[in-house]
Amino acid sequence: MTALIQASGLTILRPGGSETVLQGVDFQIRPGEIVTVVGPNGSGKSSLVRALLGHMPLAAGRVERRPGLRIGYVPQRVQVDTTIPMTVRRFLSLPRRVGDRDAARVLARTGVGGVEARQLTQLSGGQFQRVLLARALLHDPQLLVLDEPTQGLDQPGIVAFYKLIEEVRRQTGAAVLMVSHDLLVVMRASDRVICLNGHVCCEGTPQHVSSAPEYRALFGAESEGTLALYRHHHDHDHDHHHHAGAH
Ligand SMILES: Nc1ncnc2c1ncn2[C@@H]1O[C@H](COP(=O)(O)OP(=O)(O)OP(=O)(O)O)[C@@H](O)[C@H]1O
Repeated sequence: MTALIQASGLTILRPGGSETVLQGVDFQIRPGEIVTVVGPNGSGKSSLVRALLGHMPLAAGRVERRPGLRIGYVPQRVQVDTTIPMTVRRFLSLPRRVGDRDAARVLARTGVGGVEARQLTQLSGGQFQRVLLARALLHDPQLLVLDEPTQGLDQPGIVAFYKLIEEVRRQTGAAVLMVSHDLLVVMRASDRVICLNGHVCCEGTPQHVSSAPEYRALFGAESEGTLALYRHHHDHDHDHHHHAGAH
């Protein structure tokens, strides 16, 4: 199996109901790829990610993960109990203890070196996201899974975060699976985009998807702007190489 995760014919029902959340979804991610899942609210993006991780029962279809696959996961919502003091250093050792050197290494890699002694509650939104990413990198994952990692960040923070993701991929060779609403920036950082709306509407290179009629039908006027901006950036930015997807 060359893919890290391969899924076919995934069908997922709403928990406790009979409505389908996802219907007949095929998916795969290969080593070193950056794949982004976009789609409107409620289109099943988080459900797909949770099914790929094995956290969600399937009504039909199957998911195969490469045996022994190491995954670093940043979930959509991370609850931090603000009533319990918790330093960054302690947080990195949950649930598994890590050494000081490893903790320092991942914090430096995600651009927040030296914050070990800080309380989680004293970090800015951007710093907290970087600490979450650092924690996901601790055990040398072959695949990083990030569910809306830039929620709550401002535009410069979002751009900086995606630059960091590309850098992490370059340094570690890890594949990255992201869920996002930040269509423009995410597209620039992705090798392949999957547009979801209960099923796969379209997929392929960012440029292919942003000009696909299915994508435009879903995102309407916003997609026009996205495409124009994407082309603009693409024309003037030749240090990003978008590999052609399999489709
Ligand atoms: N625990 C749950 N109980 C009931 N319905 C759920 C549950 N989790 C998800 N759903 C439903 O499943 C559908 C897909 O949800 P999902 O979170 O996968 O979508 P999403 O694309 O990630 O949405 P968003 O962009 O808003 O995060 C939605 O209609 C949602 O209401």
